[in-house]
Amino acid sequence: MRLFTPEAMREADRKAAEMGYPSLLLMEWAGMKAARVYRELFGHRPAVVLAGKGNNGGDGLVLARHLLLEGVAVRVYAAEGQEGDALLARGALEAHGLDLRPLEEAAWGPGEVLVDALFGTGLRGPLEGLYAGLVDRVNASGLPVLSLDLPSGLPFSPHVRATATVAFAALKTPHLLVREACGRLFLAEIGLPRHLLEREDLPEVATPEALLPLLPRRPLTAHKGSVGRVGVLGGFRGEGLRYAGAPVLAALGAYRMGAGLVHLAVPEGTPLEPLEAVFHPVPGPTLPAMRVEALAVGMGGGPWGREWALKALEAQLPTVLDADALHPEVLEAYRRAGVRAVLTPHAGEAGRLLGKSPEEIAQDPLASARALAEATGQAVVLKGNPTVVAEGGRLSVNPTGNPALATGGTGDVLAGAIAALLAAGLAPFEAARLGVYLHGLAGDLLAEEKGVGLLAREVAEALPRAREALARNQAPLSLTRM
Ligand SMILES: NC(=O)C1=CN([C@@H]2O[C@H](COP(=O)(O)OP(=O)(O)OC[C@H]3O[C@@H](n4cnc5c(N)ncnc54)[C@H](O)[C@@H]3O)[C@@H](O)[C@H]2O)[C@H](O)CC1
Ligand SMILES: [K+]
Repeated sequence: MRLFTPEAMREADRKAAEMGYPSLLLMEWAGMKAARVYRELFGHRPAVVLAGKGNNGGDGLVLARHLLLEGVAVRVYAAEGQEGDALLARGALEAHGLDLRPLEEAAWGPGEVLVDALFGTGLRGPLEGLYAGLVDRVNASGLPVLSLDLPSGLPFSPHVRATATVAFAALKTPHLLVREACGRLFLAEIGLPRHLLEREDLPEVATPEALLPLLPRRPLTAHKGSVGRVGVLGGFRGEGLRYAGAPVLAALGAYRMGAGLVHLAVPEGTPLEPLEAVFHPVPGPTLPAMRVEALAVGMGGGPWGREWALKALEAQLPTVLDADALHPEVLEAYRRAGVRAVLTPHAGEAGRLLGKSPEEIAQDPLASARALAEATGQAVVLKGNPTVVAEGGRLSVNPTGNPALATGGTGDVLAGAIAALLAAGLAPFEAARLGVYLHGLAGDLLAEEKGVGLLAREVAEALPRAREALARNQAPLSLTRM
């Protein structure tokens, strides 16, 4: 599934019209599907529809007509000046005897549900005046809000903060980049010819359907040497500092993702954990002899991180470079040696590598991940909300994960988990996408149970459950299709 920009979506609508598909049909389906979501979420609660003058408003007028026919009390406040399909939708609604009131008079009360059909993909800049005021009032109302296509105002501020959003035809960038504004996400098919949605030039959304086939299968004859062995090089002692936990968490991430064996190279004197690992206590950043298929390097490595990554190069194995291994000299050396790596920076680390501030990186995570992948020739996992995976011309946006994952050590678990998938034979881009998805899903399953206050090791422990949920096709979709 592709992630559309608002422009790409409008282009698809236009092409459908050129091919003879009546745009009024799209609007009818959009409004009808949105009415279905409304009824599913809110039953017969009275609706207050706020309709702009464009086609997003038109969708709202269609929804109002369907709700009316289903016996839901509806009040509509609409902007003046509809044209084209939206004008037809207005006429169809008025034919049912409903009087539209001016948007300036918009008012609501307890027990009502607001339908936000002010603006969709046609918004050109931040809302001001009447509309900005209306959005503020909607957000302050305390009432449930159903946004049609996009919470109005996105991608700018102010914007509506919706309880639920029905996206039409495809997800658009703001749905994943400003996910918290959308509430529960629904994706409604509105009849657009399928081929118009197959745009290989657009970023992918990491959906369960796309990831399921990547999940390594375990044959009955499997043994610990056949399902992928991982070497973890990390930790650091010195200047009174110890980072003993990071490599342990990476080892747990690798085991819980299904690694057969994890070798752990750590500074002499660090506690030997987890018990299941094979230990290589080392006096300094060296590459001990170990039979593994992939490496994870840099977790808690401090000043050892860079050297450790350079030593690891000798193994010529696919390698996850995390945290302290993310150094320009390291990346240049890997590129020259032609060794495939997955880089797992957060915005701060990516910013250091690209000469930008963390804020600039987070502003456009898609472009940032792509730029780092291009500059290094490697697969990049840019961690954040959302996490973006990039390699070559490919981009994938991850829909799982939640703020409960923002806690020390979850990144180490992720690095180990991705290394396990590399060791199982997945290509870097696929290992990164699947690892990020399952790690986020593990966090979602845990957050549902426990809320905030997770420990990174619990995220590792939940990885098998996330894997099972995906394998059984029960990954709770953060997205409901209509
Ligand atoms: N995806 C589909 O196939 C379909 C989508 N539909 C819906 O149509 C909207 C897009 O409609 P469009 O008319 O292009 O734009 P909007 O309704 O979002 O708004 C346009 C309206 O707003 C004015 N405007 C633009 N910027 C501003 C601003 N900053 N302040 C004030 N006013 C502004 C502009 O001049 C226009 O008048 C899409 O999201 C779907 O909901 C179809 O109904 C079905 C097919
Ligand atoms: K809207």
